[in-house]
Amino acid sequence: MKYFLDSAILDEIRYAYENWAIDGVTTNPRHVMNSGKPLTTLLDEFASEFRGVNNFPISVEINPHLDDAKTMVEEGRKLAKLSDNFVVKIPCIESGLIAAKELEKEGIKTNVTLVFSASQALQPARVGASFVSPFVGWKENSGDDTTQYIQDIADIYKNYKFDTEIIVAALRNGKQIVDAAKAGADIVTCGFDVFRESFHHAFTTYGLDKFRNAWDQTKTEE
Ligand SMILES: O=C(CO)[C@@H](O)[C@H](O)[C@H](O)[C@H](O)COP(=O)(O)O
Repeated sequence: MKYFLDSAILDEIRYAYENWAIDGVTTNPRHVMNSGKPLTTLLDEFASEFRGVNNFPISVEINPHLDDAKTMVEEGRKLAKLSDNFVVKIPCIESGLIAAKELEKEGIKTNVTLVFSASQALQPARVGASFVSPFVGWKENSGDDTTQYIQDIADIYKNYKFDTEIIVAALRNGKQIVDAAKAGADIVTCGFDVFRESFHHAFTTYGLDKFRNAWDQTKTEE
């Protein structure tokens, strides 16, 4: 399973790329706002940082106010021209799905986001979107099922041999990463702290402490 960093903070992305071997990045308008930089500046920075790096998709969301397919396609084409790494992120609404179909036909990769059900996940795959992003955290907050629906999407994609890769999004902890892996997700996208915490366990720290003590008290040759 691939790991994408869900962030628009270049220092975090650089760190995670160099040290954690992340496979890509997803951004959204909230991440862009939190970066404190204008979108155009960020796009220039991302494009130059990852120029020449192959197979490193960076999803960039189109203006969320757009709701007609033609304008979405125009904006998607502009984004795609800026970098070979950019993937056009489009909301899972009817016009977004029409735009995704057109962009993919032109060879521009899309990521259909804000997906909350298996029925919603079918159409992005049918129209050939490169990625689909079903959310977990928000659904779980409202008490909805999350593991079964990711499993269902993975099963349906297998049944029909869809090539669309499943990016499980809005994950809050290591358990949700494991659930996504068990369900057969292709990718999880997580914030910096969620990944970092998922690498740790209190018993590892406890055990390391014990082993360090033992190491220090072991007899050395006279
Ligand atoms: O859709 C994708 C990935 O394609 C994500 O960037 C997605 O927008 C984010 O994971 C969520 O918006 C994050 O939500 P939250 O954890 O900040 O509540």
